[in-house]
Amino acid sequence: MSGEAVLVTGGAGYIGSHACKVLAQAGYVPVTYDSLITGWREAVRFGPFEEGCLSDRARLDEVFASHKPIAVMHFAALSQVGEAMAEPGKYWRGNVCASLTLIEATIAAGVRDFVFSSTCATYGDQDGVLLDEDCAQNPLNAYGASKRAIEDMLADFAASDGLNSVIFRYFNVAGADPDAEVGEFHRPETHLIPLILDAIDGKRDALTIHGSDYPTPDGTCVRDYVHVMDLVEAHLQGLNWLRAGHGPRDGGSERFCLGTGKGFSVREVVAAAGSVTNRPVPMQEGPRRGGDAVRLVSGSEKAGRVLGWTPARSTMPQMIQDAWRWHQTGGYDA
Ligand SMILES: NC(=O)c1ccc[n+]([C@@H]2O[C@H](COP(=O)([O-])OP(=O)(O)OC[C@H]3O[C@@H](n4cnc5c(N)ncnc54)[C@H](O)[C@@H]3O)[C@@H](O)[C@H]2O)c1
Ligand SMILES: O=c1ccn([C@@H]2O[C@H](COP(=O)(O)OP(=O)(O)O[C@H]3O[C@H](CO)[C@H](O)[C@H](O)[C@H]3O)[C@@H](O)[C@H]2O)c(=O)[nH]1
Repeated sequence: MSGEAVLVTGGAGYIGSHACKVLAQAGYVPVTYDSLITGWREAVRFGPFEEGCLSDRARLDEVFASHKPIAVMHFAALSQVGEAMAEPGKYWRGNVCASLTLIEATIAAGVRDFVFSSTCATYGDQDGVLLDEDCAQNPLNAYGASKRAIEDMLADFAASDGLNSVIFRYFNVAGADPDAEVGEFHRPETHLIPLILDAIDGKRDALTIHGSDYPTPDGTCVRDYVHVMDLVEAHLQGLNWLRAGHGPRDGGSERFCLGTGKGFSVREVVAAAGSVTNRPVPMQEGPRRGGDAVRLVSGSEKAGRVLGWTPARSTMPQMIQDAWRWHQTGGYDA
């Protein structure tokens, strides 16, 4: 492998593994740094693997010294809303304190370009507005709060140490690599589309709809879904934009929302999955899940305008089709 190295934290997870694939296709060497707390060794297929935790500064220093990455893509995080409601300390320690250690190690290694996974969960409920980079951030749970805190941290280190960052606030990520080499595989799974697919093929009894009395047209929550391949393409464009000197230089952070601007209710996603797979979806209605916002939909054109990003694969049937193809491989413990 002869390209320039990019340190990919969380490269053994869902989104990070897809990012490694596009980085490798673009000629970079994606070096996965991951503790495997929620990730999979088998997902690391496109570059070297370095096992380690973000909070282990000595291990990070060793990995920076041996691979000499030109940039960091930081995906590693805990990201379950329910768990964050029950155990907020885990999120402040595992996301905020651990990211501080990573950022300090990055700066000490002389690396200045940093791409960060943030989330629309930083916005909280905003009463039906389409969300963009200028909207206020009022997270409803410790997961969203931890991501907002890391965004603030990046701005502080931009001012003090000249760190240049691109912050992507993702809406709901879905789908899988169309070649099904990697895909979404969480244990336990909490995300809607893989849970629907589990219900369709009998891996669970039924999908439970978390709340059907929300103030939306059909009573269920609305989300904006973006294909994981489109999402990681934006990361590559963001990295190249930073490296070409078009982004912040000598310290700054630029934020981008990554969504399509189209909202789907839980019932609409269930119906689309039934029609793409041509199978019935066993389901039942249950109570609301704590920490859920009613509606999260992007109203931003900035990633398209500034980075030239076009979410070409992000239609609901395509996302479900690609997720279904991956699902049928059985995932990493098949
Ligand atoms: N999936 C979504 O819809 C979504 C939406 C918005 C933002 N995000 C963000 O995208 C990123 C990736 O999410 P994902 O769905 O791929 O999650 P994931 O759980 O599949 O991947 C996270 C990876 O990070 C690793 N990790 C976690 N803590 C670590 C630590 N302290 N040290 C080293 N490795 C650690 C895990 O082992 C795992 O491989 C996260 O930052 C998440 O908050 C995800
Ligand atoms: O069994 C389920 C699972 C989910 N849902 C509903 O489906 C929608 C989507 O839920 P997900 O758990 O798939 O995703 P979230 O909207 O909770 O996503 C949140 O967590 C993600 C990371 O896990 C991202 O960070 C994202 O930005 C953040 O809003 C929500 O209304 C949820 O209540 C159900 O009805 N039943």
